[in-house]
Amino acid sequence: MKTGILLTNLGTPDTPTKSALRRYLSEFLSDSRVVDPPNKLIWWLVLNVVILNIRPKKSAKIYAKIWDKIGTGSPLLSITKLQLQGVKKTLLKQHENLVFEIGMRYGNPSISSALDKLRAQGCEKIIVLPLYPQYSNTTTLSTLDTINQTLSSWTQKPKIAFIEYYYDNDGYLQSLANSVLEHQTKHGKPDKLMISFHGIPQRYVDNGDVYYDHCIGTARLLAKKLDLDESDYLFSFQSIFGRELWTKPQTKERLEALASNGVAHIQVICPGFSADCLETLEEIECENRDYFIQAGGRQFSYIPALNDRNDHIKMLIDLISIHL
Ligand SMILES: C=CC1=C(C)c2cc3[nH]c(cc4nc(cc5[nH]c(cc1n2)c(C)c5CCC(=O)O)C(CCC(=O)O)=C4C)c(C)c3C=C
Ligand SMILES: [Fe+2]
Ligand SMILES: [Fe+2]
Repeated sequence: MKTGILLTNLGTPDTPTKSALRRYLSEFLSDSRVVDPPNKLIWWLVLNVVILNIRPKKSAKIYAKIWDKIGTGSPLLSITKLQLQGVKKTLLKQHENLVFEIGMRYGNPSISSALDKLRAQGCEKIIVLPLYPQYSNTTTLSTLDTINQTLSSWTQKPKIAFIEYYYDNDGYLQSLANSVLEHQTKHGKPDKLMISFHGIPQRYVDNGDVYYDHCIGTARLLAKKLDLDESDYLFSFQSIFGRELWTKPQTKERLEALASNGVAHIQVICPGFSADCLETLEEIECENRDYFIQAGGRQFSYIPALNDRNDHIKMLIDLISIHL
């Protein structure tokens, strides 16, 4: 019997161009787990008449800045490939009959194409690891939706093991702590460590999305591992989209307030991103650095995502192995 290992992530445009961004954003922003509008018809009009005529050009320019920065093409896809290679190299030494694929929720390679490849290789069981440490309906559940949608047309269903989250996993927290300490041996200790997560609309949290609790859980557990006092670190949300109220506090506002209050040296870590991507390499390393420095801050550095660090690959293997 063959078992498939499927690593999934959010996905990325095929190229940093207006037309590719239009396709990617159209798929992304039509997902009702991501944008759950009070009025679907109005949202369809806003998306198709306004957003998809403005944002693709703007986003393409920002993607172009980070394209080829890590490997070739989109950093998110390049890093996910490295993560798969790392997991595959070790697991193939320990187990026979394993096959491996990557599936992206939006764009390519799609989750359904990855599942089809696993089926073609004769997998009777598939272990799905969405590379989102913190569970959210907008990301994790949306991934599960796509898997169920694909399987609904299959006549023979494989057994599915779906790893929902690992925000409190000790190996994950230890890898984050190791990455902070390694960064600090090179760049020194900051006045404050900022722990920043991608935001979601506050309404989703009010309606029961556990994402906020998972983020604060990771932040507190990481602070504990690093032996930090409450005053040594901050917790915030970045990547706000649209006009609705999103989870607070906002990374940008916190950085500006800190700089105005005389905090000179900041380090930022984004534990919700298992791989560096647009939201870390551009939004944090460029945009938010500028907000901090322009508000009077002196030293700003971004602590890279866990990417294909050995300790990260090992903890991913441990997570998968529970289901083997
Ligand atoms: C519109 C609402 C959005 C929600 C809700 C949302 C949640 C969410 N996203 C991530 C991870 C990533 N998001 C990325 C890019 C990105 N996110 C949104 C919007 C929402 N995200 C947009 C429109 C974009 C595209 C870029 C842009 O035009 O601004 C990425 C980067 C992908 C890449 O190719 O590098 C990641 C990763 C999480 C974890 C999350 C909720 C928990
Ligand atoms: Fe996002
Ligand atoms: Fe962003």
